Amino acid sequence: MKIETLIDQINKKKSFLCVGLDTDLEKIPNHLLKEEDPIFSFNKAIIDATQEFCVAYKPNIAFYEAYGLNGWKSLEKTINYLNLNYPEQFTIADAKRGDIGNTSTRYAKAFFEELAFDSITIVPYMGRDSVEPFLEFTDKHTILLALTSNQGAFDFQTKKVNEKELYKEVLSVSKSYKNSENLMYVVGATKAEYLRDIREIIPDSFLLVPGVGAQGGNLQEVCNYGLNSNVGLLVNSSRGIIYASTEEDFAHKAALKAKEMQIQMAEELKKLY
Ligand SMILES: O=c1ccn([C@@H]2O[C@H](COP(=O)(O)O)[C@@H](O)[C@H]2O)c(=O)[nH]1
Repeated sequence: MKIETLIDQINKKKSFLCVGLDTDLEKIPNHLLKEEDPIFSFNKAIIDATQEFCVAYKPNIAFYEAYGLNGWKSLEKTINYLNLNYPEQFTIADAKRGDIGNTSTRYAKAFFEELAFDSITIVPYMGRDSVEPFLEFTDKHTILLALTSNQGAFDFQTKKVNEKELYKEVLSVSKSYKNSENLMYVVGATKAEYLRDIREIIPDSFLLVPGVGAQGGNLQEVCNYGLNSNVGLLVNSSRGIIYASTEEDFAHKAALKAKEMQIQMAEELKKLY
C-alpha cells in the first residue's frame, strides 16, 4: 500500500488506530474452541466488527508460531481474509526479523510475497545489510524498532554511543539506507515524552506506537508529541481491544473499545487541520 492511501484512509475514517491480533487460545471465548480453526474464527469476527474504526491490523507472529503449522495456517487465512475483504486496511506482520542479507531476503519474501503483508517490523541491530533486503520491496514498508515500549528498552536503546543515544543513531543512520523513504519506526507509547526529540530527527516518518491500554501508555501524550502534518502515527492496541470480553459478545465489545479510541483520535485530528 502506498503511504498516500494510508493517509487517505486515516482522514476518511478519522482514525489512526491499529488493532493488534495477538490471538491466544487461552484467552479467546470458550465457545470458539469447538470451531475447526478457532484462531481464524476469532480474528474474522474481530476484524468484521472493528474494521470501520481502524486503518490497520497487526498480527504478532509469535501468537501464530506458538501453534506450529496450524498457527501458520490461521495466520495465512487471516492475511488473505484481510486482503480480499478489506484491501484498504494496512497490514503489519509484527515479526521482529533481521539477519545477514541473504537470510533477510528470505524473510522479506516470506512476509511480503508468500503472506502479502504491507509491512513488517525489523530489529535494526544487524545494520544496513540486514535491513536493505526488506527495503528492496519498494511497494512495502519496513518498520524498524527504535525505542520500544518495554522496561528493557533502557538496557541498550537509551545508552549513549558516540555521545548519542542508540535509538537516535538508529533513526539517523537508517535515513541513509537505500529506499529509506519506505521506513517507519516503532516507538512505545510508554515513552511518549521522547517523541519530541524523535520528531526532530524524523519529522515526516510514520511511527507505529504500541503500548497504550494494557501497558499503560497514554494516547493523549502520544498525540501531543507525535502527530505531524500527515498524522504520522499508527497507534496499536491489542489486548485492550480484542479481549474486551470473553463471552459470546466479544466482537461487539471489541468494536466498542475500538470506537472509543477512534472517537478520541478524531478529536486529536480536528486540532491538526
Ligand atoms: O515496543 C514494542 C514493540 C512491539 N510491541 C507489540 O505490540 C503489541 C502490544 O500489545 P498490547 O496488548 O496492546 O500491549 C504486542 O504484540 C507487542 O509484542 C510492543 O508492545 N512494544
